[in-house]
Amino acid sequence: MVKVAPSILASDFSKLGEEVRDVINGGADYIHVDVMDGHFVPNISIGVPVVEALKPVSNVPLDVHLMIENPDQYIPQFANAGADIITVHIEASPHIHRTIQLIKDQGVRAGVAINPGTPVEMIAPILADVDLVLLMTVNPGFGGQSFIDRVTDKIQDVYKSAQEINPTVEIEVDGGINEETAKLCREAGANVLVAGSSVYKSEQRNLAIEAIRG
Ligand SMILES: O=C(CO)[C@@H](O)[C@H](O)COP(=O)(O)O
Ligand SMILES: [Fe+2]
Repeated sequence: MVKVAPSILASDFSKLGEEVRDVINGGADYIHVDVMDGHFVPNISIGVPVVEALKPVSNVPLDVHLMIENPDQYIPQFANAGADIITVHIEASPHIHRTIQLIKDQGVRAGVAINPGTPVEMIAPILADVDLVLLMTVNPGFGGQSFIDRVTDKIQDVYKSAQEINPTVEIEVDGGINEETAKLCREAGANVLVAGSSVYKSEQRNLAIEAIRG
């Protein structure tokens, strides 16, 4: 089952509740929330109060992508605010088993994210313990960037390893996803497709979501 997770980073923040309802009505499976701290990535976006405000608006899971240093310090707050999935970057998590366990201890699904320039071997030691692997298909920090197509090899690698040790893990891709790049990712084994610009900038968001789902 392929899922589509529109990223609210590309939405109109002046009417965020409406923007979230609109993509849910258009078929969104998750709402993807990009949290950036200006340290791990060169941009600052949104944080805990926005997750809290969106919780009553959304009847689909809030998929919180933490692009922050020291994620352990904030995981309980995001969980209490209503995150359903919390994903941390391997590059920002030197004690990854502890961090993933901390997420699970909050009763939240746990994900690990990996940048395009980081080899997949980095996440091998945690693959059996996570609910989701997020392969970045752009360098994180901004919406609207171009898909890095060599990441499809990494998707295939993760898919193959997951078949053996964690067949129910979700494989999510994020960055530059549109109808064409979504197809490449689905064929490589991804089953959760994050899309910001290609959904929110589209005239007919429901059609954009269905095209990405394939
Ligand atoms: O995590 C990030 C960027 O760091 C993403 O979730 C973007 O928000 C995706 O935006 P598009 O590339 O789809 O416009
Ligand atoms: Fe993201």
